[in-house]
Formats: sequence, C-alpha cells, structure tokens
Amino acid sequence: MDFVTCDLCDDHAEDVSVVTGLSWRSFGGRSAFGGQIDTVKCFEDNSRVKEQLATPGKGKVLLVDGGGSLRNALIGDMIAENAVENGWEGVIIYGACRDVDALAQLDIGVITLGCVPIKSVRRGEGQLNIPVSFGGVTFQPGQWVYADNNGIIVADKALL
Ligand SMILES: O=C([O-])CC(=O)C(=O)O
Repeated sequence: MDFVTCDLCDDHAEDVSVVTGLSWRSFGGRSAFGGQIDTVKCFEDNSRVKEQLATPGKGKVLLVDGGGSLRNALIGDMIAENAVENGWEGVIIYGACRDVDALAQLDIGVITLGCVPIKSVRRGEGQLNIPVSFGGVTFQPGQWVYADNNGIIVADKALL
C-alpha cells in the first residue's frame, strides 16, 4: 500500500480520528498498511488473536486491545506467519509482541507498544468484534484503519 498517514489526515481531515498519546513501534516487514478492521479485546491471553489470524484476512487489519500490557506477547512469529498465509494486511496491538527479528522478515504490518520474550497464556478468553478504545479513539469493527511510521488513524470509510 502506497500512502502516508500525514497526507490522509490532510486530505480527509473531517473523516479521520487519530490515535494519540501512545508510543507505537513497528515490528513487521511492512511499515505502511491499512484495511477494514476486526477487533479483539483480551488481556494477556491471545486465544482470539490466534483464532482470528487463522481465518482469511485479505484487505483486513486485526486491531487488538490488549489492555496495554507488556507482561506477555500476544503475537510471535508463528501466529504472524499464519496471518501472512491468510492474506492479512497487518496487526495492531495495544500490548506486546515477541520474535521481533523474525517479524521483520514477514510481509505484514505489526505495530505494538513494545516487545517481551514471554508468550501469552491461552485459556480461551477474549472477545471478537466488539468496540474497543485506546489512544483516545473508539474502534468499531468494520471501520478502516491506516498505519505507518507516523501513527495510526481510523475512518468510517475506505480512504484509498
Ligand atoms: O504462540 C504464541 O502464543 C505467540 C508466539 O510465540 C508465536 O506466535 O510464535
């Protein structure tokens, strides 16, 4: 995807909300990505993340509210590889990832707050496709998100 979020903000000022107040890091092999969102809300349990990234994801971004926890990683190289195989454009996690050197080699966007070597628990907890909020924005499933090294924006319609 060829875009810069700054230009999208300039061109669609009325239509975008901007995620603010958080320090994001980009770990995936794609730094700019966007698409229609599925959401997951979970806390230190990546059951729903793994399940959803195992479904077809062409044109889609998985947006995960992990409660901001950096205590364990909600995605690593194996789940991310599966997401690539299923065509996902990217994953944005308000939480942490791991296997960062491997993530950098994958053709997918991965933006999180940080990384930690410990894996997530998997007790089958978490919710799929409910509204989630962080960084001053509420994300509704079905909205469009665009992310790059400048930040993350969300809109009710496709901007590209
Ligand atoms: O399996 C997990 O929970 C996360 C992980 O390390 C991977 O995706 O490789």
